[in-house]
Amino acid sequence: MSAIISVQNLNKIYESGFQALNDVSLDIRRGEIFALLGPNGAGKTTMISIICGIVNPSSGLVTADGHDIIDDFRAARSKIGLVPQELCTDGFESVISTVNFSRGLFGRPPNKAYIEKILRQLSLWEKRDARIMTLSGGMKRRVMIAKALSHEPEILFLDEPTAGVDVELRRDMWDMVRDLRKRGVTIILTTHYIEEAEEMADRIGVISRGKLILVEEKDALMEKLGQKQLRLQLQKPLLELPEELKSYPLSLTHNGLELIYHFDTTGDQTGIADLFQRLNEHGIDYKDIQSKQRSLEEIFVSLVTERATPATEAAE
Ligand SMILES: Nc1ncnc2c1ncn2[C@@H]1O[C@H](COP(=O)(O)OP(=O)(O)OP(=O)(O)O)[C@@H](O)[C@H]1O
Repeated sequence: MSAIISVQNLNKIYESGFQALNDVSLDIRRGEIFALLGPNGAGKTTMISIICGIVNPSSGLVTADGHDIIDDFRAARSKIGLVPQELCTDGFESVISTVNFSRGLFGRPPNKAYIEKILRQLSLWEKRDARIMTLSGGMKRRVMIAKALSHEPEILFLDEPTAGVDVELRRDMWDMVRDLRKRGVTIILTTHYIEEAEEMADRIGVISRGKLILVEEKDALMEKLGQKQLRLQLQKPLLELPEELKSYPLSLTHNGLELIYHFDTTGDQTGIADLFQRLNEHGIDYKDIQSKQRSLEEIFVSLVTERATPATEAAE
């Protein structure tokens, strides 16, 4: 699949001397949903802001649909819709006039039918004449999306699209994002809700301290890093693991009532049969067994914490 956004060796050093992006290279494929994950301050917004022409890069090359974001700024920017983290609209304006105005900013001629379509899709049509200040937080967020889509962009950036919204609206937004993707829009989202990435993304990128540390298909990532856990509820509490079992990937919960065995489904053998045999030999009885896949959240936390080891810090 061809790249709709190409980022090559991107660096950003702010005036303060702080390096927010460190040699980031990334291709976003046409038509995909790409989730950019990273802890606070990792550089996600900086990267989006550079691609959208809001922040200047210190070095590197970025193109959007083949247009250089600096030399060919207008053409590049016209391909992109941005829903920023903060709600920024004029509260006194009506929904429809603010969305029409956004379209005009991109030099697009008015298109009543298109604007009606997006307002309907976002359940804003009934509210089209309402002043934005009178809308709920969730509705205001929808207005931000309508503004970002007003000029018919092929690429949509969603910076923390569901921060602070309720569960119902979050589900609605997920449906809407999938729907946009079906119609060929490429979507790049940043999120702190790993569940959101797990639910929606085709690919995941993880950024930590300005470096892109991983880019993977979500399913492959889940498969590769998604170790499974086997949890055994014991009949009687166990004070300590028997010596022979200490070398096994086993842990015991505080109350001694649960044994957790970590295993890798991609390996030739899981070792479960052997484990059961050993438990039997040691007279450790269990009354229930559950198996659980490691979630993307757990994978993400371990990736980012591995990066934050003292050795890494010392190197920076
Ligand atoms: N204008 C600026 N001048 C100096 N430093 C900045 C500026 N803007 C951002 N930074 C710093 O760059 C780093 C990356 O910030 P950025 O907003 O890109 O992170 P983020 O990954 O989007 O974080 P969050 O998840 O909190 O939104 C942070 O340490 C931030 O303090």
